[in-house]
Amino acid sequence: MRLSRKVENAGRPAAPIRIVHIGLGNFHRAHQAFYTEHASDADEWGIAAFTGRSAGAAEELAPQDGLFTLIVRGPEGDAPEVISSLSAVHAAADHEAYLTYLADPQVVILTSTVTEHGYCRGADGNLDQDAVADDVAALKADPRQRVASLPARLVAGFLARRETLGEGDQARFTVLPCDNLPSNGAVTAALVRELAELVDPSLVGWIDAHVEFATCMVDRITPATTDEDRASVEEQCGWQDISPVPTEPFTEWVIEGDFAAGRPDWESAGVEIVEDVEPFEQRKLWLLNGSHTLMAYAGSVLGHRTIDEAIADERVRGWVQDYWAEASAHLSLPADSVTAYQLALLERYENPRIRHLLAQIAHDGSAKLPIRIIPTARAERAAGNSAQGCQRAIAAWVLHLRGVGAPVKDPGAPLGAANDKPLADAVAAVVASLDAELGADEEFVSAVVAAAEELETLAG
Ligand SMILES: NC(=O)c1ccc[n+]([C@@H]2O[C@H](COP(=O)([O-])OP(=O)(O)OC[C@H]3O[C@@H](n4cnc5c(N)ncnc54)[C@H](O)[C@@H]3O)[C@@H](O)[C@H]2O)c1
Ligand SMILES: O=P(O)(O)OC[C@@H](O)[C@@H](O)[C@H](O)[C@H](O)CO
Repeated sequence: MRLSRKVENAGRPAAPIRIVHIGLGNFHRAHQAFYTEHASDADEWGIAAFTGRSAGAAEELAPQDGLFTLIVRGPEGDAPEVISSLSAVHAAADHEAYLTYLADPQVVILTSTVTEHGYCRGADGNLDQDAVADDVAALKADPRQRVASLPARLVAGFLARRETLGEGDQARFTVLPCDNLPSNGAVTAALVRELAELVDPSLVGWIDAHVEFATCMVDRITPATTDEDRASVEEQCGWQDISPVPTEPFTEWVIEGDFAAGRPDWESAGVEIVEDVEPFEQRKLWLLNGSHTLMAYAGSVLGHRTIDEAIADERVRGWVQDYWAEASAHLSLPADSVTAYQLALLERYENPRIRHLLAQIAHDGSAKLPIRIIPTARAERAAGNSAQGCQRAIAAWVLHLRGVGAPVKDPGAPLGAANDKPLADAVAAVVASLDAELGADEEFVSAVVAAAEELETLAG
């Protein structure tokens, strides 16, 4: 029997749609959909979730009425639960449905998980205008034409909302990006304003008056689904679910935002609403995501395939700890809380039942290193330190770009800089492409070359 709302004791009736989500991947379902499911007012807050690009996830979930099994996977065993908060699922191509939701005064929040690349931010931090050129042309020709990028989908939605709801409180709306990007709200706001300026400058003032861009730190390690996960749901729950989501027991969501148009009672599900999210964001991005990035490249050079395998290797664990010592020195949180966070991370990484593939984490390094590793490298150099932990992460990335370890899946990868030249020259070119100041720091570059040479001798 296939999981659906008709299966007895599996899920609640669909709640009215008041949230739209873009990027129907595993993380959204383990995190924002989970918190909305557990909010005290869950019956009032349904989500209409759209895929980021291809229709796959919507096609899998539609026959299940949006229901899926979240497999909360602790070291000792699984705790499966049905999540019912997706009231509707749509392919990205269902753009008319998206515009209809955005023009509905009951719909007041849009969340997104489209990866770091999905925001179309160029290396200079501004909108990558080449990446959105087709979308801009389409919106200028017809504001209801289908567009692909997240910033353009937001602008299209706001044009539709303004057209239907005009000015005033009924048009108020909150965007809450949930990707691993520092200051994700402010960054998205700037990109959307830039795109609106290109399409219809009069929309910028409307956005400023009606749309809030909240910022948040999100955390829950959520790997991709495997056939074993599907089989284990059938065995443990008795229903067929072709799209279950495995995740870890730990979960955290810290949000900075006013939500003038309303939001679910997420605090009742464990969400923290704070005045300033930045310290939480830096702690998570630098310690968790930074060490993930280090392990994805350096661990796979040694022949490891998953985080739990990598962290069990004393060499990798030592590299992670070197890197943590550097990153932690630049966090503003109390030292004992940072130490406790590191210990908790080690336990999470050691969970042998979360098979988090290094190859998955290795995707899109060109968008990740600049926000996960480079801030610490720069701060350490400014403090007169060597930044050895960061050097190792960068060195391992250069090897990855040269075909060692996990395969490259990264449209922004500086493959030209990294290849067809001796290792030392490749390191210099890649470091310069990451950060001009570090690229001009000869001592730093020589140390990265030495780290890359050492790692190369260890390649498994
Ligand atoms: N998986 C995790 O452990 C985790 C934890 C915290 C945060 N996140 C954030 O969530 C994001 C997605 O992770 P996931 O596990 O859901 O991955 P996933 O592969 O399951 O889903 C990725 C989603 O992003 C969409 N997407 C990818 N590139 C896009 C683009 N250029 N434009 C529009 N949509 C695009 C895809 O269509 C899909 O819906 C991560 O990149 C990260 O920023 C993930
Ligand atoms: O999801 P990405 O690709 O941004 O990064 C890979 C991992 O570092 C990330 O997914 C972590 O598991 C996650 O951020 C934990 O909350």
